[in-house]
Amino acid sequence: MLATGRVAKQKEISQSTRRVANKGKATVLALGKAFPSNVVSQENLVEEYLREIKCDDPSIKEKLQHLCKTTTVKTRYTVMSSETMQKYPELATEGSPTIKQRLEIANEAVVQMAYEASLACIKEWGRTVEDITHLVYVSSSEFRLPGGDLYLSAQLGLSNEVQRVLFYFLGCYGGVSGMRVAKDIAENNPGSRVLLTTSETMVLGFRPPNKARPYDLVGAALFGDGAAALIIGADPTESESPFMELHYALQQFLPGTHGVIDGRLSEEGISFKLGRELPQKIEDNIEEFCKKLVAKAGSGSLELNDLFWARSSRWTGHPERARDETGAETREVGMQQTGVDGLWERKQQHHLLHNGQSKR
Ligand SMILES: CC(C)(COP(=O)(O)OP(=O)(O)OC[C@H]1O[C@@H](n2cnc3c(N)ncnc32)[C@H](O)[C@@H]1OP(=O)(O)O)[C@@H](O)C(=O)NCCC(=O)NCCSC(=O)/C=C/c1ccc(O)cc1
Repeated sequence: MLATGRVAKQKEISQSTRRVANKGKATVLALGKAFPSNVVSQENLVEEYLREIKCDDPSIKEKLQHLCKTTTVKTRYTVMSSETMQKYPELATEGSPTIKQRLEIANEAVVQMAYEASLACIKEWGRTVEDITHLVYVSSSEFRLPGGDLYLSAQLGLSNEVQRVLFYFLGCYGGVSGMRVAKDIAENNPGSRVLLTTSETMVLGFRPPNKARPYDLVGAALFGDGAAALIIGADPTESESPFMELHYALQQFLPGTHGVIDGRLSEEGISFKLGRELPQKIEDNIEEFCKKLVAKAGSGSLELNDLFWARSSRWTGHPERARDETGAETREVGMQQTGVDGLWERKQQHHLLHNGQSKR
């Protein structure tokens, strides 16, 4: 629905008021996504998860039910299914050394989702795989050498000279780091077209709930599996339809907070500790950070409510300014309509701000 709507709008716009992309600036040229086939409705999740994991503690059930309701997530897609549990019953046993089994499941599933998301993205882009010059591959759910970047390149039939970057184990900041690096590649290599793919499954972190680890329930209530892909490039050709410009990327760490999210790899898989104080730390710092970002973007007309982590130049409904090669403002480009995609982005932004995890 989303892709179809966007493509239709792109065609409509390119026939009338095609926006002039800023010269040399990275733009998003296409998007794709993919999910595993197992769909879990949030309403049934508690019963199914606790049954599979053989937990009948009423206080855990009650807390998980509460968390599942308040996350506002409706459905989730998971690689893990009842068939997986039948094949690998040891995954439900606390402390059992199962990293080998988990990687056996995850490595294959992660590349499969990355492949499907990339194919959807390339189809929307409309050019051929030979035109992809760089690949940025992001996952915290797969570990092997060679990495998923090579498996994906071979499966997609990319050139064997494609320039690859592999990001393993960045956790939740993997996707945005991938975008930042893809932007730099696109802007520093004229004519390049970067495929960015991120793919995750929670198979490595799946484990029975334990009262000593209440944060596990937050993960069980929030996290799902899936993949996303983008094509990023500067100076779009006539056949390409850019719909976002990656204007500026900023990163900042908060001193003394490195224990707030704690991820560890062990014989049992990955364990994530999500600090109770995490939402408050984000709330205390996000406004100042966003103000810095807006100031760096250098446009006095931008307000915080116009953006969060990305700004859609096509769908915001705000006048855009075009720039000539020296960066000087030249003229106002016609105002674009606010469409379904813009609203969807705004909803995503709202959800990211409030829950730290995007909603599907
Ligand atoms: C929507 C939540 C989950 C629930 O909100 P609520 O309904 O207002 O409920 P409470 O916050 O009051 O919490 C309900 C209960 O859960 C408990 N709880 C609540 N968070 C906690 C807690 N982190 N510890 C331990 N008890 C808690 C809380 O203490 C309370 O317990 P109790 O007083 O006994 O009823 C809200 O707490 C919330 O948004 N929390 C922050 C979410 C969060 O940490 N997001 C994850 C960021 S990290 C990330 O996204 C990683 C991505 C990733 C990417 C790739 C990978 O491969 C792997 C990972």
